[in-house]
Amino acid sequence: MELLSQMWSLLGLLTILQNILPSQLLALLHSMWQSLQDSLTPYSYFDVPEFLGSSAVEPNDLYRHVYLYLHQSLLSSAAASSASAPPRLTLSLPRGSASVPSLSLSPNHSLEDSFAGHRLLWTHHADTLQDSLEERRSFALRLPKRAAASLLGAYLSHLSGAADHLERSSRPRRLFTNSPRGGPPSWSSVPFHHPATFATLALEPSLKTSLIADLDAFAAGREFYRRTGRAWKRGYLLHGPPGTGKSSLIAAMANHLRYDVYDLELTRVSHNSDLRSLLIQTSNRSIIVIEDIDCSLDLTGDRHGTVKSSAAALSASRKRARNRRQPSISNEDSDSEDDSFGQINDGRVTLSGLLNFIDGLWSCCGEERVIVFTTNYLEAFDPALLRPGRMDVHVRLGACGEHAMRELVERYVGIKEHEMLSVAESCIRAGADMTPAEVAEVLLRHREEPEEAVRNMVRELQARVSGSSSGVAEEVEEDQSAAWSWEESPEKVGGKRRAGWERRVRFLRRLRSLTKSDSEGRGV
Ligand SMILES: Nc1ncnc2c1ncn2[C@@H]1O[C@H](COP(=O)(O)OP(=O)(O)OP(=O)(O)O)[C@@H](O)[C@H]1O
Repeated sequence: MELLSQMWSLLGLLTILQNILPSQLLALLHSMWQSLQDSLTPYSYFDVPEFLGSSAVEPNDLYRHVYLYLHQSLLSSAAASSASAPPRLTLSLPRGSASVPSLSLSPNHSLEDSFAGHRLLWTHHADTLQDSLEERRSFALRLPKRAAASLLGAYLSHLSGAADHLERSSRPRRLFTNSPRGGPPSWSSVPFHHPATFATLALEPSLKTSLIADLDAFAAGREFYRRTGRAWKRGYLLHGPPGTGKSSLIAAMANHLRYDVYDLELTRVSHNSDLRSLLIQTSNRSIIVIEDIDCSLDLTGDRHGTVKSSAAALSASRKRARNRRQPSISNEDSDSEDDSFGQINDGRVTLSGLLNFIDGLWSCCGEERVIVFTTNYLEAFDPALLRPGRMDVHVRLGACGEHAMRELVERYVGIKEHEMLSVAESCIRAGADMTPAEVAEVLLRHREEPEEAVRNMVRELQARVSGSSSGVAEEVEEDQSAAWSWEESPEKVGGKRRAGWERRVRFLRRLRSLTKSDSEGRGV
């Protein structure tokens, strides 16, 4: 009782002192007390407030990173039923969010972390401001004082890297398209859920590996692009006949990088200035796609005029565009298509406008952006558009190669090994041209009867071998304008060059005997 009464008197004395002492003196005493504490403690403390600035309105990116990092750590410690998991956590699911609830540290609770052999402690603070309902939130990091200087930089970059990865992999993505002509240039969007991934794409393994490595290096290249003074963007040109997987590859790239996709319909753009305006409305971490660019713009030269090539080239280009469209396209669309060519003829969207779009000053207004052009006709391109720095990577997608064929068969009908697959491979080696889309279609049609599906595919390939026997020597020009370029199944192209009539006749004879014995064996 005596002790209690003495403490009570001391508290009373402190209150009186607080009231009579000038505030400056109180502040001085407070800071002396803090310094004394700081000199005695073996730890250093770092505050990470949610907002920055004197009025605390500017969001602090580091706070978001810490939040995400701790969310991830909490999930793993909860999953492992770790003893170090804090006893109280906050669960939240923002309205309209389709994702799983997020887990965060409740105010004034702490979570331990370890890094480079040291134990660190994060505490979440939430203080209500006096005379206000507003809350100031912050995280405080406790580090061993001796190691703080060497530890802090490395730990924060580890934390930001992990948070960045989590942010990429969890954010919902969108597919944008530009608005029809007439109004102000803008984008509208829908959620992006395309099922194509590098795992589902049937590609030559070396092409797949190179593409993934290139994309990964690009996404992790912030420091490299900063050091070299280059805009953080990369251009891909995908060329090849219809149905060779250009659109599917774009979807796989977007899914791999977890980027938004901006599908730019050039025929809806009236002026170069609109092109620029659309560009600056795109977000970072996005893929900007211009499909079938040869059908939207004349790209054979003349950067300032719009149509340099002969009228025949333009009308061929138009015809190709029309042929490729489905008959169900409405009149409105076809009208606008005609109009759009008119617009291009008028000189409002020009090649030079497009070049500026790709690498002019305005193209640097964002970062981490991939630009993809697709075309069925590489010859239609102005070399200016192809030079490195604009289209860094050129990928030619061609007829289905042996590996891709096997992959498709396995994925579509579940057959890994079958004697007919060797026949199919021989056909492909002999120059049978079937696009992956065509192979997939044959397999899909008979997916309930896997054997029948494979036989049909082989029959189709055989027909292509006989049909393709005239045009053998297809020259492939070396492409020196790209950082790297890829010719699908180069061994197949080389084979084509060498194949002569004699070889082809020998092959057809062998093939006939093979398929004959196969039908006899099956009693067909
Ligand atoms: N390499 C591939 N692996 C798996 N499926 C493929 C591949 N290539 C094409 N396909 C299939 O073929 C269909 C058509 O492919 P896609 O639209 O990607 O071709 P494209 O080259 O973009 O054609 P276009 O030039 O006409 O736009 C898709 O549904 C896809 O499933």
